[in-house]
Amino acid sequence: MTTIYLIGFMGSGKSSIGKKLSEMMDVTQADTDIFVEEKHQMSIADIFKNDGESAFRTYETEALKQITDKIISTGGGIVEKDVNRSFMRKNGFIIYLQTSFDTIARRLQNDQERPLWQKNMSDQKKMYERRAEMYKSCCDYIVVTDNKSINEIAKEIINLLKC
Ligand SMILES: Nc1ncnc2c1ncn2[C@@H]1O[C@H](COP(=O)(O)OP(=O)(O)OP(=O)(O)O)[C@@H](O)[C@H]1O
Ligand SMILES: O=C(O)C1=C[C@@H](O)[C@@H](O)[C@H](O)C1
Ligand SMILES: [Mg+2]
Repeated sequence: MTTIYLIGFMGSGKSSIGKKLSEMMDVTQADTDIFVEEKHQMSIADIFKNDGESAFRTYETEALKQITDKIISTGGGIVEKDVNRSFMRKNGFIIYLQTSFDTIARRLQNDQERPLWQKNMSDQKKMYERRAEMYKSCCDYIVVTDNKSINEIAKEIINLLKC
């Protein structure tokens, strides 16, 4: 089985759906965010505070190269670097979990863990729109997640992979 990369904005469900797919398909799954946190022994919020976003992006690229699992839940900003987009295109099948801004805002309304979500709504929206183009431009397939459960989305992906 080819490696599956899940990409999409913060809160689109990459981590949740990655875990669900791993259970349903009985294959291994990893999360670049968890890999970075474990390797650097710090939460993402602390990495942003202590080392800065640019260092975090370097750690994230290293994670992408080192992970060997079959399903990879990426961080929402993985597409910010050309080198990450090319790496994923070369090494696997990329699924973009596309979620409307309103749904994201609802899902993350009480979030305290994502440093880049702790901004004002207008900055969040601008980042959402800029990144939407990046996700679209590098993915192999788009799965819309609004109004679908994690279970339904995982099933949809499994059916897609059978084709
Ligand atoms: N389809 C869904 N329906 C309802 N809630 C969802 C759905 N997908 C994700 N969520 C919820 O949204 C929140 C964020 O999900 P998750 O952590 O999987 O997103 P993510 O894409 O991995 O975000 P990040 O890029 O920040 O890592 C969680 O509380 C999760 O339970
Ligand atoms: O969208 C982003 O840039 C981020 C998303 C999260 O997955 C984490 O990788 C981190 O909070 C940054
Ligand atoms: Mg995640």
